[in-house]
Amino acid sequence: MGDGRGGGGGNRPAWLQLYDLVGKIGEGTYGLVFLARPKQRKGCIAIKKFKQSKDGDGVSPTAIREIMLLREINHENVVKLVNVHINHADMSLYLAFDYAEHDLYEIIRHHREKLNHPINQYTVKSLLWQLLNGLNYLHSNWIIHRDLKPSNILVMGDGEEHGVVKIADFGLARIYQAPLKPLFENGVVVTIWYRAPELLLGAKHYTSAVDMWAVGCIFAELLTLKPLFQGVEVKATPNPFQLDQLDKIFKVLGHPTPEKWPTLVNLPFWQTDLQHIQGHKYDNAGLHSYVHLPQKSPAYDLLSKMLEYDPRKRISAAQALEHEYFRLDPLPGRNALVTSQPGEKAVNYPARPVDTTTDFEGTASVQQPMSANAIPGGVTAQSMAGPRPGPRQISMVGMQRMPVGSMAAFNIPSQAGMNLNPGGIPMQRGPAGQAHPQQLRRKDPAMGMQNPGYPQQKRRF
Ligand SMILES: Nc1ncnc2c1ncn2[C@@H]1O[C@H](COP(=O)(O)OP(=O)(O)OP(=O)(O)O)[C@@H](O)[C@H]1O
Repeated sequence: MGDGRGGGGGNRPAWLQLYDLVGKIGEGTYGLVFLARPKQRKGCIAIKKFKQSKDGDGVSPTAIREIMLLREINHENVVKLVNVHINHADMSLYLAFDYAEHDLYEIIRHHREKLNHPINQYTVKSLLWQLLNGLNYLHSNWIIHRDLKPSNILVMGDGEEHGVVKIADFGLARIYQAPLKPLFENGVVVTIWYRAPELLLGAKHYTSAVDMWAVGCIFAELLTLKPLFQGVEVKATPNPFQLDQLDKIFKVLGHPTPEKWPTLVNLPFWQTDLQHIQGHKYDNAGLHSYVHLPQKSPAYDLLSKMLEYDPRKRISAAQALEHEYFRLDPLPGRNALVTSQPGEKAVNYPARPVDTTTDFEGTASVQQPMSANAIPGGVTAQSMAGPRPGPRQISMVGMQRMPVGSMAAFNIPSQAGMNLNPGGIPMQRGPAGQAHPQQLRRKDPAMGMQNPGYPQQKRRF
């Protein structure tokens, strides 16, 4: 097998020929994300191309082991890994996931910037319930997400699964880094706005409670359309002290105390930064005033339990699913994007912007970038998407919104490669709820509740 550079289509690795590449849909910590259409089945997939690991040693056995574990994950509210490919030429790794048209980042942004209108209660509740349902499954299988944020919570577009939430990006930190590496040494974990206080204070060990803090932040953002704790990140490694983020949290929730959070005194930054952290006392400004919820409402009760300082007292996903909030009208449903009130107009969320100028290498331009004027409606993806929070901003100039069905296949540059699933056959996955092999590694007695199913109505108001 040649390296295929400059060669014709015959030199392409078999796996590339399984897809028609539509374009780039995003870029994250781990690499680029592409939209593609498998030639042999209906629907679209998102292909995540991983950057070379820092030490340049290609795909490690550890990464392969982690991928094998991800293949077993099977739950309606967790995005499916459908294929895995490795390029021999540069040892880059490509993971193919089911494609979701929307994500919470875009849904929230659409309401804030375009509709200027809150997300309806039914949609908020359904999105939150499904997020918790997927998270409960992951936690029950000993997987902590560690990077939950609105752009990682996907929502399916038109089709049989319309409005179904899918958690994406779980387990990727463990593919990219050695498993069980202390979080402290791992520079790629949890975007700062959703980061739990124990991590901000330097905890070296994390539990599934870090994900529940992030869910609390996302719940508040769904209600108000604004990130709850928008700290300014200090960039440095390893794990810099994020004073501004803590400051934002303390201003809303008040100052944590060792009485309410006994293990606080053991956290490194609580000990070392006496002046800022222990010396400065914040008044409790009141979470309810930020999220505009009555203090006695079930929604406020659930939110404050998710934003509990002490991770050992923080509500778990399994407990949250049982909360009264989900038993009251409007009950959560499977299609979060339908209306719940007669006469209410369903929101038409925009399709994901696609940069059709980027090939699988993520560098070469396979066609002239389109100017804003050349794009129907004259809108660039930049103006549609806006900058995303977090470590990087995506340059999407020239991206356009166009129906997937109208896009032509790209002339993907040849790459020598191999396929972990050479026939492109959808992978076998274990049944939902089945014990994950990682369960053998660690035990967490708080976890393990079964998926409770959609809640039954308790009472109507
Ligand atoms: N399966 C998928 N279907 C559709 N879009 C996806 C899928 N997976 C990821 N995306 C989108 O691709 C974009 C980039 O995703 P990615 O996970 O690489 O980065 P991120 O979550 O934005 O940031 P980071 O990786 O730094 O945490 C996001 O907009 C995300 O919503």
